[in-house]
Amino acid sequence: MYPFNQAVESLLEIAHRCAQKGWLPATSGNLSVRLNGHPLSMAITRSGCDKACLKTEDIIVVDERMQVMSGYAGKPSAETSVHVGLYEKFPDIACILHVHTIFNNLLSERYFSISEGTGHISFAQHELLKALGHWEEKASINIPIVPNYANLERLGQAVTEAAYRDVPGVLVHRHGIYAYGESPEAALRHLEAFEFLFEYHWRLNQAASS
Ligand SMILES: CSC[C@@H](O)[C@@H](O)C(=O)COP(=O)(O)O
Ligand SMILES: [Zn+2]
Repeated sequence: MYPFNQAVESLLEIAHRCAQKGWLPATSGNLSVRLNGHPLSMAITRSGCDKACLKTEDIIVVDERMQVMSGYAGKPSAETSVHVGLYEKFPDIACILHVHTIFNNLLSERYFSISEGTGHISFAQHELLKALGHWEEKASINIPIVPNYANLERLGQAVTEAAYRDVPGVLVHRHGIYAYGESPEAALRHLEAFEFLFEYHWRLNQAASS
């Protein structure tokens, strides 16, 4: 649970850091911080704004029905349903970060079966799994990949159903990743670890096949 001013400060800092890495191209991405648990409210980015130069006025507050709360104006992220679903499923998470990157898109393509409408990518025994909370000796994780439904209610349901609490991210086919954590710092750490693993995996496979 975070006060609005602190949520804004974290979101601006995270957006700046992600933008420097090229993870928020062409106004893509949406970011949120939970303000309250019961009833749910969150600070979330405005739909369509350029998150690469996110400003305080681009962050608005919505409730669990995705209604903008009084005192705030504008249209919340088109993908607010995904944020609502994840916050409701995992009461202890406080931040959700959605970005579109080249490597998360490449792997969402490589490990998704269009005919089956599902997929996952596995990582095992890699040091950076510790940044995702997996300190065990022979750690392994599966990151789920869901279809990129045009119906955003359905997308929200698909991401929420596929999400595990101990693997803090879900890929969306040819779209991007939703990463989450118990604080803004944890969500960013998870996002950076996922993106490191994706790039590493892609480059390793490229090197092996050349
Ligand atoms: C501009 S393409 C990306 C959008 O379609 C969407 O996937 C996205 O990430 C941003 O949507 P937004 O409504 O601004 O939160
Ligand atoms: Zn998106």
